[in-house]
Amino acid sequence: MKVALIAHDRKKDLMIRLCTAYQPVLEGHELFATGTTGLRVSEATGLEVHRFKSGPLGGDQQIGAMISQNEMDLVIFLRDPLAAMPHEPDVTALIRLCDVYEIPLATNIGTAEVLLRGLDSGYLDWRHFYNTDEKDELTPGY
Ligand SMILES: O=C(CO)COP(=O)(O)O
Repeated sequence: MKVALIAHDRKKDLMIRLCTAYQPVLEGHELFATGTTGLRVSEATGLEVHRFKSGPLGGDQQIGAMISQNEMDLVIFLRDPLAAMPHEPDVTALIRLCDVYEIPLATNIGTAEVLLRGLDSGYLDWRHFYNTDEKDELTPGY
């Protein structure tokens, strides 16, 4: 499965703790991240992470593009609800695309743990249904 990891600045330490705790689960999957989050996670855990641009420079949009191409299966986005972001429209757009394409999305640590445990237990295996050659003809949810 392809898993996106994104954390706003005040949530990055939490993301590292999450990735450290769930490293055995994450190791079995393809990891993607916005620039700084990916750097912090890979430095702290040694996990291999494909890094996009930093969020404010378009990283959220790059991950959104993957979602729209049916190339992302799970998004963990530890967003900061108490800080204004210059790229708030990108944040909103990414969350919206998860809903458009019905991609499991965690925006806080509580949900993130549930989803990672679910991933480990095979609860997201239904995603394989969408990962077919006919994916371009599928418009999930509509
Ligand atoms: O701003 C972000 C998501 O909106 C995260 O970007 P970084 O991981 O580059 O800090």
